[in-house]
Amino acid sequence: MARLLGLDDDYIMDQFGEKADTYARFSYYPECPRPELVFGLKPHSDGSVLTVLMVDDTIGGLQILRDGVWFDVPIVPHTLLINIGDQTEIMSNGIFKGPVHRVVTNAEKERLSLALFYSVDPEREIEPATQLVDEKRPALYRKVKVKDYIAGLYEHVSQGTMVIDTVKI
Ligand SMILES: O=C(O)CCC(=O)C(=O)O
Ligand SMILES: [Fe+2]
Repeated sequence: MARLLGLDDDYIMDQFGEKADTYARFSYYPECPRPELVFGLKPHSDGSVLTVLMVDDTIGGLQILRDGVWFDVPIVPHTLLINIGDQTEIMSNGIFKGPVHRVVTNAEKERLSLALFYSVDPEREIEPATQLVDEKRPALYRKVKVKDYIAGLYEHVSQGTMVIDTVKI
């Protein structure tokens, strides 16, 4: 990914720091008698650098927002889904986007997923890589401490707002 951005190969790895964090979230979505009224997981982008997602291979539900339209993410058995998170969006100055996604519920079937979130050391600050900022493309995000960014995540998801918007310039 760093190479695609024209950065040193180790640029993103170096940002993680000595105390990079990994969180695992197991999600269980029970059958829901009124799927049209209840989300399994509200629309959000991940606050991570990257997320590795193992989704249930018997039942869909994950959807991704593109140009204002929600698309079903196809189930591909025995694969891991890699999602870009907001920390990469910030460091890449918006060249990589953390896609907005959600999980819809299902009336007949329960669903399981496991997400592993890889994050920069929470005590470190992140900002757009200086090599990706110039007059033509000014910094689109301000510098932010990772711990502060992550602290805002749940509140924003529950309010239906996007935490990434709070660091946009
Ligand atoms: O359950 C899923 O497929 C997605 C989970 C997810 O987006 C998350 O935990 O952030
Ligand atoms: Fe997510």
